[in-house]
Amino acid sequence: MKHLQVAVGIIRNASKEIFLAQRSASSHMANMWEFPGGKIEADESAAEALKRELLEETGIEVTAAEPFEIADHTYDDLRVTLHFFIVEGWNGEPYGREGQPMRWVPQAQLVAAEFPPANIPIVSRLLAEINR
Ligand SMILES: Nc1nc2c([nH]c(=O)n2[C@@H]2O[C@H](COP(=O)(O)OP(=O)(O)OP(=O)(O)O)[C@@H](O)[C@H]2O)c(=O)[nH]1
Ligand SMILES: [Mg+2]
Repeated sequence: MKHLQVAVGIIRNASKEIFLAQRSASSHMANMWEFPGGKIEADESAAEALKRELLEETGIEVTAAEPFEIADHTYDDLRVTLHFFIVEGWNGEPYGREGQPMRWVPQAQLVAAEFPPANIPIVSRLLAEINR
């Protein structure tokens, strides 16, 4: 089975809102909401891939990112290892640079069912941490 290593950015502003983007209708996990990110290339670290993908997909230059969790998930025909980072420093203002719909959501109001199944434990952790 194909196995992808993926770098993912949980972009969080000072108001504890998180930037979400909608996956395209033609992609894996079509139309679901996601944290921006993408595949780690062979010559990259997870942090390097995060910087490249967030620039490509949201237009920001990441200046501060902390590893949050590494999550493994197997879909029907695809295995993914997701390297999640909390991103709290950047230059620019994130937007859907590839034309994808986007929105800011208060961390306490994230809805796990809007995300690909691999994200459910991460969304649960984000909800638990903000409600502590
Ligand atoms: N970016 C991102 N990908 C996720 C998340 N959760 C999750 O299961 N994935 C899966 O991770 C895989 C790779 O992510 P991606 O499609 O963003 O990769 P990419 O930007 O390099 O795609 P590309 O091939 O269109 O350039 C996809 O199968 C996607 O469904 C998430 O929160 N964010
Ligand atoms: Mg992507």
